[in-house]
Amino acid sequence: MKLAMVGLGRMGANIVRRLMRGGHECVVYDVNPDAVAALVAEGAIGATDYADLAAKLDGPRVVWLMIPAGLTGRVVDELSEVLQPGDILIDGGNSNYRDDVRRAKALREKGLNYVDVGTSGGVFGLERGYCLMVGGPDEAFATITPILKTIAPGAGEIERTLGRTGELTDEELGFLHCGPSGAGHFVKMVHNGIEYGVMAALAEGLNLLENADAGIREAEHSAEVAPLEEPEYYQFDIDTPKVAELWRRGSVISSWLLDLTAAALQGNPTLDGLAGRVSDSGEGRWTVKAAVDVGVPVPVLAASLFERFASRDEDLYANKVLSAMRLQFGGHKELPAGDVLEAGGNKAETTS
Ligand SMILES: NC(=O)c1ccc[n+]([C@@H]2O[C@H](COP(=O)([O-])OP(=O)(O)OC[C@H]3O[C@@H](n4cnc5c(N)ncnc54)[C@H](O)[C@@H]3O)[C@@H](O)[C@H]2O)c1
Ligand SMILES: O=C(O)[C@H](O)[C@@H](O)[C@H](O)[C@H](O)COP(=O)(O)O
Repeated sequence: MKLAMVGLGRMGANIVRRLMRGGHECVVYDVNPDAVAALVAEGAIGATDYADLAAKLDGPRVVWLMIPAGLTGRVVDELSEVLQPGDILIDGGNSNYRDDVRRAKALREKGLNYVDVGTSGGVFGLERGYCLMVGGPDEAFATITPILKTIAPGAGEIERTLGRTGELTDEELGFLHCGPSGAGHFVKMVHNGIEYGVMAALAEGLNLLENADAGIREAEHSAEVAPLEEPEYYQFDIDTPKVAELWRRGSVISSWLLDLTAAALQGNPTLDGLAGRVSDSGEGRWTVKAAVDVGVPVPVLAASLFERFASRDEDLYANKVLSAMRLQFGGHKELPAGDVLEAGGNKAETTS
């Protein structure tokens, strides 16, 4: 098939490469001309603007957006000016499913088909393939199925689920028509909410391992911190990177996220250069909001989202209020500034 890709960053460029490897013809556009030139050198057809891009496609045109979600609305509006009724606009970025519902309706009035494709796989997708969660009209899904098949991982070496027989289904190949407009990004949103929870669980567990030597460091305890009651049970100087590697092999919690964690710890066992201020780009917030809207409990996902906020000191004022209250009712002191509890340690100054 011939299609266009708008946005040739970490995701878009590799999706184009995977498509070209699969025999598809790609017209490419990015506001950064160097990104366009790099893919033209690899066989793509470069476009200089949206009108040029539309002119280089045959109808019904298929255009895939892989740009930061905050820019999608403007780009969809601009592209809709150069597309024709029957054309298909795909948003593969991490957009809020609510925007899809609204955009699909507005584009339908112009005769344009809008398809939301939640795309998972990150920078490894070129080789591993991308997991694709699709929302939109049936006919548009059918038209773009050949490109979804190429971008998706395929059956690969994953063992077939017990009880599944016959021809391989779409979901077994790594893509799924989840429902009407918005359904694809809704599924991707929940996927990312789960991603936060799994990541937080691994991070918390590894942190506990890092602190299993608290009994050895007991002498460093501050008078302001409750003493360790049974230091003899916390005498383990565990090699956390080795445990992460170990758990990849046959353990119940083996997973791709654990593989990536082990790789990170192998390359940088002390995690130098990371401040521990964890960003979020919105998916976790939308997941919690949707759960509140429909009255479904997601305590683990919510806690992992709030942990990210706390990691960026968004809890600082609350913690100051806590210290102020302790000082008020008991004259209790807090740990002196700059003498924080460090990973793998309970370092603290003695206060009077
Ligand atoms: N990086 C990931 O692991 C990942 C995974 C899944 C989904 N996503 C989503 O995919 C989208 C793209 O992510 P990315 O990591 O490739 O981002 P990126 O920042 O690496 O690339 C974005 C590209 O879009 C281009 N761009 C910006 N405005 C443009 C415009 N108006 N017209 C054309 N090009 C424009 C930029 O120049 C850049 O090359 C985002 O919505 C992101 O949330 C990212
Ligand atoms: O499935 C994926 O490939 C990832 O989830 C991907 O979409 C991206 O890396 C996250 O959106 C980062 O999200 P945060 O910035 O919110 O952690």
